[in-house]
Amino acid sequence: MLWSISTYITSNLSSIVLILLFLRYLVSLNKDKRLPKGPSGFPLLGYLPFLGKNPHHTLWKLGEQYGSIYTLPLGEQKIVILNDWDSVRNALRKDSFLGRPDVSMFSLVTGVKSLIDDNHSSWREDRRFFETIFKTCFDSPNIFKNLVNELKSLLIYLKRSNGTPIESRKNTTKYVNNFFYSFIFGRHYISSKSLFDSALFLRISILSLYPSWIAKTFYKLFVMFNHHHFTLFAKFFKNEAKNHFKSMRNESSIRDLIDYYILEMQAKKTNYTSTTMSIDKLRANCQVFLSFGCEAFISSFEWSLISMAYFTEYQQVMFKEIEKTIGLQRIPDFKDEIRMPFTTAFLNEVFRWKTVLPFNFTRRSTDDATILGHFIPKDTLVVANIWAVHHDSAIWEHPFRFNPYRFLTDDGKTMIGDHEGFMPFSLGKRSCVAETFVKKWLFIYIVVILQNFSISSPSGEEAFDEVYHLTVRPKKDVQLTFQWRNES
Ligand code: HEM
Repeated sequence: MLWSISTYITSNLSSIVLILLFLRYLVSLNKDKRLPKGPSGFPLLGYLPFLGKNPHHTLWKLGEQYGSIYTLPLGEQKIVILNDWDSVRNALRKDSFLGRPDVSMFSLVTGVKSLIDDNHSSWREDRRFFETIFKTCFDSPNIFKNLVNELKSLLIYLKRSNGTPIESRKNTTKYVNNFFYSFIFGRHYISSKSLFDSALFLRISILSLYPSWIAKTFYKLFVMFNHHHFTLFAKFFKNEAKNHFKSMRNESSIRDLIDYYILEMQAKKTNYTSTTMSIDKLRANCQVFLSFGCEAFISSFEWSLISMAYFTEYQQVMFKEIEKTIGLQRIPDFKDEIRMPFTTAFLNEVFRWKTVLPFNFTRRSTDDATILGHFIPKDTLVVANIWAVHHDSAIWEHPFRFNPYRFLTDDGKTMIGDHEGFMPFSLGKRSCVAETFVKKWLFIYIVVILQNFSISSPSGEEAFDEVYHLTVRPKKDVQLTFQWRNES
């Protein structure tokens, strides 16, 4: 009797589930019909098995067959791919493409939505706050002092290498990370082993997951198995925030990002302004900055060093420009950038040539919309192939050649402002929040290194081989030689 009741319930439940699944399938079929045409793939996996090691190249090639806007099934999702400048700028600047997917690996790891994946009004509050901080933080004497201190440690290390080749990523990452940690916590991580372990793990783990565009179930399992690492980071962060609350004095003595955040929260409380700011949200944002942000910066820094080592004629032009405009002693200010067009053009060309973020983070349409006449229903996922835009021969002459002069006027003396098709930090209101911060930081590091060293490399052309691993980075650890100028 009991058995037959349970069989009855189970079979009815299964029928209901099957009907629901079928209805969902019909709805999705109807929605899919209206999407731009594109390739098909395997059930459940979609086009994932064919993406290859460099998905940005694969998606670019698909464009030859399907046009600049097409739909690609990836795992459980269908994603509209934008493959050229016209479609990308048309879509990303529209408010209807400001959404993010509901599930993201970041919030599964952090437990709280951060700037990168938040879809609600709290995003606007966070965005406003962090954008201002990233634009102005180098004006804070303590933050600038930390930047200079970490840079000096890097110079000491490079000088000690005594002109023998060193492996670039392995040896420079620590100094970049150190500044980033001191930017957030006021001190670098070497003094805190627990933070070092968990945060580093977080970084590696996110990177090894992301490129395969794996479905959410996999992320959930991953978080479950590595829960202790995230708990450790959360505990460390809470403690740091508590200490900052206790030791903070006033606006003029701001030490780091946590101070900035606490001050803003307190000001809102004093003025009875409603806010979604919280220490948990700050932690989630810092986890994203320490993982994705740091990785993106390190890859850009590394490609800049490698490019200088290989294109020595350009390195020489940069050095001459630096010598003439600020000399070899003074630490540059970002304002110097205007007087150093070649150096700026060189760094822009690195951003274009080795587009470290070949895709933007997936956007979601928050309303029915159109892109160049293609209908895009509400809740469609959209990804821009930034790499394809940066290598489009309709915009860039010989796009696979490294040529900083493409960013300068014909006489080579002035930067071309807002070059068409140049978008390493993406476009629109959801573009990279840290763009100014990254540009200032990279400019100062590169100029100071060139003031002190000439750079070369014993590695061959394979130094430019790349691998996609959240960012596009060198495939192998490249050997670089730093020759101290005062010795020569
Ligand atoms: C060279 C280094 C970097 C590059 C090329 C870069 C590029 C990008 C790109 C292409 C996006 C996607 C925007 C979109 O979805 O359309 C993005 C978003 C973002 N970036 Fe960066 N980024 C870099 C460094 C950083 C750093 C150092 C941080 C943090 C300290 C950071 C924080 C963010 C955040 C929070 C977002 C999401 C913004 C939002 O959704 O409102 N980025 N970045």
